[in-house]
Amino acid sequence: MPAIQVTNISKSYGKVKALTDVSLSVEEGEMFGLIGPDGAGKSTLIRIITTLLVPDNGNVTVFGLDTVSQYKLIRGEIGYMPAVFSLYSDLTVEENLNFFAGVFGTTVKENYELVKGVYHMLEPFRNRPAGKLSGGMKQKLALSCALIHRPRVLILDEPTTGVDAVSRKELWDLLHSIKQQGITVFVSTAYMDEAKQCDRVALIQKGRILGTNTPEGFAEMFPYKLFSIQANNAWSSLDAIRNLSTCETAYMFGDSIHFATNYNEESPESLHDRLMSVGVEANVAQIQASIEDYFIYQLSEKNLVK
Ligand SMILES: Nc1ncnc2c1ncn2[C@@H]1O[C@H](COP(=O)(O)OP(=O)(O)OP(=O)(O)O)[C@@H](O)[C@H]1O
Repeated sequence: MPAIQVTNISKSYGKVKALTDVSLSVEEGEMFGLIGPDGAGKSTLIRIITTLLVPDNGNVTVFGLDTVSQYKLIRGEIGYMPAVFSLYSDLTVEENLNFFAGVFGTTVKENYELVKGVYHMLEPFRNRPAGKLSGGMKQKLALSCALIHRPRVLILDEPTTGVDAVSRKELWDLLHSIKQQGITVFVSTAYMDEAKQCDRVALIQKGRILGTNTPEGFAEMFPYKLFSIQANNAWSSLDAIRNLSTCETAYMFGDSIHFATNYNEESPESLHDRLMSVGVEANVAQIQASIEDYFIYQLSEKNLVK
């Protein structure tokens, strides 16, 4: 039985179609990523899975339980960390944790082992009101509260948005250790580079799932031969590069340019010469596409960034 089964879900807010015919399946024990840009429909789908919103069409089950007719049973199985801070600001760290444990009929002591990894970083502040914590600490408290009833699946809505690089890494390390304890993790993000942290990923855009695959599987679906171009004046060279006859698409990738071509004969040498002919001096290497290259290809309006 899958941990989460989403079948043909649609949801509109008035005239805005937030989700159209969305289906996906999450296996028990996996780290599953829902990746897509702002407004793609990630929060709407998560609110439906967590029983907080009812879909217009389709159905969702969590461990075989229906999110509409069996929502009360599901809530005990799910740990949910919403995108916005949703704890009691006036309660202290300890009081918040005790409160959430109490709601689920358990105690902090009973499940301390599970939250220990996150909570020990918070312990020095346990008497501080949650509203007075730093952003990173608020998030760790929210994660502790989402875990305190030992859920079978942990669902996080964009936990790394606006979070600095160190805290992002810390959070992903925590999610991996939570997965190690047998808890299924479902996490949404707008950051494409986080896809590699997941066992499988669904790519969502404009309310539709464009595909579900492993990060490696997505990378293999990139349809072009790919080159990395290192030039001093990369940004200002981009237009000239895009106008080269063999260019299918070219885009900035970190501080280099990724150049994709349909021309099978293209080699680092031939591309280097082509660049020289338009006055661009650069180092060129052929590279393997990553999942980010595939996403950029898929998410660009007409499948071409050009
Ligand atoms: N309560 C609402 N009323 C009207 N439209 C809404 C509402 N909530 C979301 N939407 C719209 O539905 C679409 C999907 O929004 P959703 O919040 O699910 O996307 P998202 O991928 O989570 O993006 P973000 O990261 O910006 O929240 C967007 O066009 C959004 O403007």
